[in-house]
Amino acid sequence: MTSAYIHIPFCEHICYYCDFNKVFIKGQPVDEYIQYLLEEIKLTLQTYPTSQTETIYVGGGTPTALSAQQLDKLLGGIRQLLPFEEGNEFTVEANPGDLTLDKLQVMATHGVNRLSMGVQTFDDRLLKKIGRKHTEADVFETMKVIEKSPIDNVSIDLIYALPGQSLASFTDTLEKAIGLDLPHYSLYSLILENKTVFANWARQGRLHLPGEDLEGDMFEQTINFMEEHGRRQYEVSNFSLPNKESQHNLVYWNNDHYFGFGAGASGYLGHTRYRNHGPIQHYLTPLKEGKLPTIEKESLTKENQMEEEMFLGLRKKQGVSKTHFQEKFSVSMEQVYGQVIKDCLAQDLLKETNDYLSLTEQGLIVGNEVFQQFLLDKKNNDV
Ligand SMILES: C[S@@+](CC[C@H](N)C(=O)[O-])C[C@H]1O[C@@H](n2cnc3c(N)ncnc32)[C@H](O)[C@@H]1O
Ligand SMILES: C[S@@+](CC[C@H](N)C(=O)[O-])C[C@H]1O[C@@H](n2cnc3c(N)ncnc32)[C@H](O)[C@@H]1O
Ligand code: SF4
Repeated sequence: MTSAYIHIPFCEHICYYCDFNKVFIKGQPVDEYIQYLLEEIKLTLQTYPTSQTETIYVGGGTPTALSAQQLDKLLGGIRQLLPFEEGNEFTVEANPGDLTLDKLQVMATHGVNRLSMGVQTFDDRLLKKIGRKHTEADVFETMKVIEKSPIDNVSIDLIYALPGQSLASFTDTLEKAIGLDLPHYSLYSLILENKTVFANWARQGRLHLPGEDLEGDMFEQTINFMEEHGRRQYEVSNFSLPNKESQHNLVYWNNDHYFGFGAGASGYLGHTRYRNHGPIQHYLTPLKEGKLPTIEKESLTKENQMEEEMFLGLRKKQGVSKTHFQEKFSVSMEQVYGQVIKDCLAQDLLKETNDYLSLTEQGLIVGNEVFQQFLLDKKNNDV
């Protein structure tokens, strides 16, 4: 089974920290984009037919920057083209402030049953500083509108370690977030990305980020706070009530297959990872000639696939199943990674529980260092 990610690269404003594929919406060929996005889906399905789409995720950019009419065309088209069982997870990303009841109704009509909202922080001063256009009050207003709609599976994204953010300000954000009593929360630490306003400020010495210690404290506080409030950490940055884990994101961490539709979207089909052209015109041109807008294709070797199974799977609290590994690759995890696992167990970075290998609390904190050890050096491994 295959999932589908669909990218809408338009935003009402550009945040100072964001490096995702997006452009300011004004003057952009939005209707044409929707038309050719649906063409891309049609063309792709001719080559890679699928009998069922496990999950659908419409992200961005800002999908809710589209009008209700444009959303109707997009979501209606998606449902017409992709075989999808009503009730499976169908997420749309939303920005507080531009989610109206008519847009929500359009979404619900087409089977959307989950919203992921970018709140980032509840501190108005910080919101302004990071280039957001909404306020704390807008978040509560938007929540009231959502309550009037049939969609009740809502998640919010928060970012911590923001410039000038104190632990007290972050605690206040956590309390306000949990006050909304949502089934799912994503908490990301700020990543300083190249080519953003923040990167520019950093070069000029004008960006004052919390140090590593404070960032570590915020991560630890997040985990404790969320667990105390019944939101289990099921992945490094994600917390949910039981059975409310994001099924779409689990597809990524389980190293399963997905289509990537839209400008800059990536997909994983068969043994191939691919990515589409990012700039809108580069994406549209091949489609206008009846061709797919793929820019990059990488065929993964068995070693690559095993590495990814480990990097991605270890992000999950549950970890990676040894039986599944053996079934998928016809070789045991011990045969491939015996020494690395032994070393990490001895350093208390990994633990074994029945069939699963997972990060310990300490391993979670230094996650990337652990993941790197699972890179296969062909000279030393004979698989
Ligand atoms: C690409 S945005 C799309 C959703 C929507 N446009 C929004 O802003 O809410 C998805 C999420 O990525 C996270 N994000 C974006 N840039 C980030 C960065 N530099 N560091 C950490 N998280 C980031 C934010 O939490 C954001 O909500
Ligand atoms: C940072 S995550 C936020 C997920 C959210 N917290 C949730 O629980 O649903 C989502 C962002 O990652 C990016 N993204 C996800 N899947 C993608 C794909 N297949 N291709 C390109 N970008 C993708 C998009 O920019 C999207 O806005
Ligand atoms: S964070 Fe969201 S709204 Fe802000 S620029 Fe990125 S995609 Fe657009």
